[in-house]
Amino acid sequence: MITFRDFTYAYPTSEAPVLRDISLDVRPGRFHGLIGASGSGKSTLAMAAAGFIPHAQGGEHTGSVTVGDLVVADTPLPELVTRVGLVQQDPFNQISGARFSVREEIAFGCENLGIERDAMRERVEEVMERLRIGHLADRSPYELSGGQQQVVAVASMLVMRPDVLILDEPTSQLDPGGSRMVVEALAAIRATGMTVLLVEHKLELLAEHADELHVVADGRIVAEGAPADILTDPRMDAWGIGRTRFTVAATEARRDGMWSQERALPVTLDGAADGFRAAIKGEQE
Ligand SMILES: Nc1ncnc2c1ncn2[C@@H]1O[C@H](COP(=O)(O)OP(=O)(O)OP(=O)(O)O)[C@@H](O)[C@H]1O
Repeated sequence: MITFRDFTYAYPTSEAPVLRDISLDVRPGRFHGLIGASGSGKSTLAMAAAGFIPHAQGGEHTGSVTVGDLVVADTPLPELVTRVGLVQQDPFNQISGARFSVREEIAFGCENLGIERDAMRERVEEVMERLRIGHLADRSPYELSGGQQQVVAVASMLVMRPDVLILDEPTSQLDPGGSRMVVEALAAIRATGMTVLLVEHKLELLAEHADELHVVADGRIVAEGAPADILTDPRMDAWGIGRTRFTVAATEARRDGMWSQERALPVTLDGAADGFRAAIKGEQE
């Protein structure tokens, strides 16, 4: 679906490339997570996948990024938005400023695509229902909470029916309540089988939802695989990423002889609960 091949990129003001030899496959129907230390290149990669790089940012690149049969560098942004939707960190900055209600705000992208009125209304209602924001339809986008605004930003992308939805740390500027709203929206999107690429520091969120993780370190993809394998990889600290609370707790328990060497370290609450249950049962026997 999205394919990077030997993609190297430098911003106009960069002294050295910030992405190097990236080869990556975002596959249909899969939920991909992108992790890495701050400044490793995740947002740059997300922008390259959505075409903001090179179209909006300029810079120098070698190698290629393709979305389906389109070569990103050769495809104008207005054509790419129907294939790849990008939701960024700051919900406020994503409001168009051109529309007075949430319903109109969500329709805005479709209007620009010239979609016929009835079809557009249908799409807007459908996406509001799927993300459970129908009750916000007549409110001003500016009156909403950060979490609500971010879900509206997601809806504004989904309404254009892209093949892939990319989200760059969509909860990083939200309070816990706002984050929960966005996470619920993500779960609803995942349930539809949509292809997703999520840039995220919250490892537990990825452990719960992602099919596959890609680790970025110093502009390169240094590891890829299932969340259970990547999030317990001994190199996680060296990559500057850290671990889930569940992995940390089980690692300490293992040091104290309470978590068996044979049992894999957990990355989810269920995995941790199972392991600790087994350990307690073992003690009682
Ligand atoms: N517009 C820009 N011009 C020049 N350099 C940039 C630009 N944006 C980012 N960079 C640099 O590119 C590198 C990668 O940045 P990027 O924002 O992609 O990292 P990141 O992994 O998303 O970080 P974070 O987790 O903090 O968001 C960093 O060294 C950053 O300073």
